[in-house]
Amino acid sequence: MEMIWEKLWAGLATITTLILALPFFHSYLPNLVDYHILKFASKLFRFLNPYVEIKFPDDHGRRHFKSSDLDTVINAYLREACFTDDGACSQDFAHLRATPSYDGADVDFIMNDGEEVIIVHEGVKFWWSSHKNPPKGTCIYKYSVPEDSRYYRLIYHRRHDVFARNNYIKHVLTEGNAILDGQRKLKLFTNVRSDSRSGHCAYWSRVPFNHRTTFDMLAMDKEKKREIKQDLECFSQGQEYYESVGKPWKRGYLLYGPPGTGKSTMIAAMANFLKYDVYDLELTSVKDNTTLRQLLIETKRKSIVVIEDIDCTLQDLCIKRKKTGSEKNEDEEKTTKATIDKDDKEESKVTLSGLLNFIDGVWSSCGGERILVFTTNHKEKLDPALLRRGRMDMHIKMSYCRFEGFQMLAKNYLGIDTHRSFSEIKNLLDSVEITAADLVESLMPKSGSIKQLEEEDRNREGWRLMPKSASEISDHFINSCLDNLIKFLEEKRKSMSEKKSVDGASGCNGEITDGFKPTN
Ligand SMILES: Nc1ncnc2c1ncn2[C@@H]1O[C@H](COP(=O)(O)OP(=O)(O)OP(=O)(O)O)[C@@H](O)[C@H]1O
Repeated sequence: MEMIWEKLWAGLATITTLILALPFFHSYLPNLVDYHILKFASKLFRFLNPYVEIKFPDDHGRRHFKSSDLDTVINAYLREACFTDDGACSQDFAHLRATPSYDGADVDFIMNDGEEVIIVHEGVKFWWSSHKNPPKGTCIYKYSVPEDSRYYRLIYHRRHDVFARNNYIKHVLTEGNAILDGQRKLKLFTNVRSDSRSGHCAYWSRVPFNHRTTFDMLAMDKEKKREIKQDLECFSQGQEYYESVGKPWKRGYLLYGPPGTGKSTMIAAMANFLKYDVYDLELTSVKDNTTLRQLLIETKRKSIVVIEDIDCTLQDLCIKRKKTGSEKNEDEEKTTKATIDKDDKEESKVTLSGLLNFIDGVWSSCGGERILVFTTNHKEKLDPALLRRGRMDMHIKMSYCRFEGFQMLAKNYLGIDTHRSFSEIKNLLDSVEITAADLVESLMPKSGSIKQLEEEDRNREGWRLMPKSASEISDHFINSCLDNLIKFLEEKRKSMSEKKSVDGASGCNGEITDGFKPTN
C-alpha cells in the first residue's frame, strides 16, 4: 500500500507539471514538442519516482525448454519465500503457475505473471513480481523470441539502493543456489538435432541421471582415485582462486584406456561426487560450429560436458568432409551435386578448430564451474593441440583390472572382502589383461547359472532367483561365481600365451596392447 500511494503521488505530480508546461513548450518548439515533452516527463518522473526497478530477464528466449541460471536461482529463492515445505502458499496469491520440478517428475508452483510478493529482508521491503514478455516477432541470434519468455522484476526504495545491490541481491543468489544444490536431482542432457523448420538447429533433451556409481564402487588404484577426488574437490571449491588469477573456472579431463576399463563409469562417479549434471555431447550430430557454440552456451553451471570416443568422432567428421570436398570431375560433380547438397544438410561441419575455440574461447568465458571430459581408446591418435594443459588439464589412464580392483568389485557385487579362491585369482590376474567390464560380467548372476544353481539349491533356505542385494547372496552362489571366474581367467591366460607364441614365431615383439600396459 505504502508503495502504491507514493507512486500515485509521483504520477499525479508528473501529470500536473506536464499540463502546466505544455503551452510553454508548444508555442516555442512546435516541431519537437512531442519529443521534448516526453523526454522532460520521463526525467521528471524519474526525479519524482522514489523507487528503483531491476529486471531479471530470462536468456533472451534462446533456450529451448529451460530458463537461464539467474532465472532458475531467483525462481528457487522466491518459491522458498512464498511456499511452505508442503507446497502451501504462505502469501496471498490468486494465480499460480505450475513449472516442472527439478527432476522433471513432478510440478512445482510459483506465482503467476502479474502477481506480486513483498519480502522484507533486514527490515527493508522488496517487491518481486513475475512478468511475461509481449510477443515481439523479432529474431535474436537466429532464434525467435518465444512468446512465453518471462522476467522477474524487483522494486525497492531508492534510499536502499546500496544495500540492495551490495547485499540483498547477493543474498538472493546465495540462498537460491543453496536451495538448488540441496534439491538438485542430477540430470543427463543429450543434444538433439531439430529439423530446420522449427527455427532451432539443436537443443538439449534431458532425463533424470540415475547412474548410482560412486568412487567407492570404481575398480581402480586407490591412490589414483584419491588424487582424482582431491583434484575435483579443489576445482569445485576454487572459484576465488580462478577469479584471482584471471582464469576461467573450468577444468578438462582426458580419460583414456581400452574399452571396458570404466571411462564412462568414472564420469558417472565424478558427477555423483560433485553433484554436477552431465551433458553428453554427440559431436557428429551437431550441424556446425555455430550450433556447437549455441549448445555449449546453453549448458549450465555445475556441469560436466562429455565427448565420448573423441578420436572416432574427429575421424568421422574428417572423413565426411574429405568425402564431400574431394576433387571430382565435372560430370561426377553434376550427378552427385544433389546428393552432396542433401548430405551437407545432414552431416556435421564441426571442425577441430571450432572445438578448440570453444574449449578456450567462447565457452570458457560464458560462466564458470564447468568440467569437460573427453574419452578415448586411442590417446596417441589425438591432435596434441587438443591434449595440451589448459585444455585437458588431467590425463587419467584407465587400465586393465588388477587384484586390488577385483577386490573392490567382489565387495560390491558379492559382498565379500576375502575368500579362499582370492590367492589363485590374484596369481591369474597378475598374468592376464582383463577389463573390469569382463570381471563384472563374471560376478553377476546369469539366467543359465541361476537355473542351474536353483536346481542344486532347491531345498536351501533363503535362496532367491535374483538376490536383492549383495548381503543376500548365498555362499553357494559366491563359490560358483568365483570358480567360473577362475576358469575364465585360465582360458584367457591360455589364449594369451598361444597368441604370444604365434606372434613370436611370426617375428612380432609380442606387444598385444596398443600402448596400454597394465599398471601395478
Ligand atoms: N573400473 C570399473 N569399476 C567398476 N565397474 C566397471 C569398471 N570398468 C567397467 N566397469 C563395468 O563395465 C561396464 C562398462 O564399462 P564402461 O562403459 O565404463 O567402460 P568404458 O571404458 O567407457 O568402455 P568404452 O570405451 O567401450 O566406452 C560398466 O557398466 C561397469 O559395470
